[in-house]
Amino acid sequence: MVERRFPDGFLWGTATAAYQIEGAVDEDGRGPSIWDTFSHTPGKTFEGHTGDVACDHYHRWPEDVHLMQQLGAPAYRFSIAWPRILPQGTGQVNQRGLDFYDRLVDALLQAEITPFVTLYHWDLPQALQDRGGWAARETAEAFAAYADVVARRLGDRVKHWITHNEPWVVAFVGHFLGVHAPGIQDARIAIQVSHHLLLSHGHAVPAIRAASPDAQVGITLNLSPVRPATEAEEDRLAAQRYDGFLNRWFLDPLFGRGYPQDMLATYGELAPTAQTGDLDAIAVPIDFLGVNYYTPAFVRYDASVLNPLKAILVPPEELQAAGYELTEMGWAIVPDGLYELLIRLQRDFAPSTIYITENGAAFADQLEDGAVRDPKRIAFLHDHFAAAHRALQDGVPLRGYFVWSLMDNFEWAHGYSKRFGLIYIDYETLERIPKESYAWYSEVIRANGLVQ
Ligand SMILES: OC[C@H]1NNC[C@@H](O)[C@@H]1O
Ligand SMILES: [Ca+2]
Repeated sequence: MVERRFPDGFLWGTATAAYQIEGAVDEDGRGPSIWDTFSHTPGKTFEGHTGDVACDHYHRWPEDVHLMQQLGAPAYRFSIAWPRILPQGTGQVNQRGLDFYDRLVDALLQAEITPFVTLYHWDLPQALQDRGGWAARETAEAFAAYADVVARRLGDRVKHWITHNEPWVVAFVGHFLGVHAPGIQDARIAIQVSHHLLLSHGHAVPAIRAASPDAQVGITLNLSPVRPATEAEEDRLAAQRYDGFLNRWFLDPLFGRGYPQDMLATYGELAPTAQTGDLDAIAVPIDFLGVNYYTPAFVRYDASVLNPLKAILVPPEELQAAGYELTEMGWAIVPDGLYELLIRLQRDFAPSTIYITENGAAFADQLEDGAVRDPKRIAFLHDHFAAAHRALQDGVPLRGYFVWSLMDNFEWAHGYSKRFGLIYIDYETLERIPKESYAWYSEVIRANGLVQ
């Protein structure tokens, strides 16, 4: 019998993103994205992997929808490739790009699957990067125009819209660490990019609402509870700064409080250039907050002058030595971190609705005798679902949970070497092989809860 039942109508789902699964990068008028450029740049991705073919979802999407239907998940989160819609980023609309998503949406609705559409999941048209990319304010306007085009075509059937996926990753991994496209390493640019991403969100929301009646519009942030490595004052203060860097820098302006003062002070002359009205635009009310949770941030003080934050993450090997189990990404498995995060969000920001728009794990999945046994993923999901259930019982307005990911896919700089899927992809044949966790998740959805 079901011990931990979720509310009726709870939206169980799976999540993917265009560049990670579609392939067909030069088909039907698609223009190049910054991830085409980046992945084809020697040394940037694991063994030079690219998204040229990926899971070939662009051609195999009917089979993938069928697999979703068999799973029984009532929702599916996917992203739209801006370069398929506007190959030059602005101007000429590519109808064949819109047609692809139009057919996909119709198939999902036919399968009684609710589509959640992410408008930006990192594949900026290269033509816009050539004109400054997210470091240029004009790109924020281009994003709103792109959102308008898509919402006009799909807004009668798509009623759940996510403007951005993980703006922190786009800004800081793409423009400060340089490990993601466009591969820039500049703190000032990264901080300015974060402002333009938020601004583009603020301008896109009204455009979506105008074109998609009674739509629910939100944004997805990668958020983590931040834990000091020790109770030492310097570590606790470092953790506070890191919380500002990762979480509050985005949450505060989105929830109408402007940028956090402590972070503006920490950034000093690296602080972003904003114009009058920007913060009001960014604070446009949203219908839900999308939360991507994977692991907490364990932080210690760092004195190096190169680091304005003076805070660093505790490395994975130390976490492992401290007894944490890690995923293949080197991320500590801490289900309680999800509960802690949701309770904090409810306490400090009180979003009207929260969706977990991503949670999942990469493990060293092996195909043996045509099957993939992934007990670690089942345990991971079970424990995180249980944490979400506890948060629900404590009043968190959680309305859905999307497992990352439906299928193994292109894990950015790691290429295809990290497998997050409920479905195994044989990249030689592109065959889809449901893992044991797929059947287990199907049971959870059917029972709408955890049976033990
Ligand atoms: O690293 C796993 C996932 N994290 N959030 C963004 C997705 O694109 C990643 O694959
Ligand atoms: Ca082309």
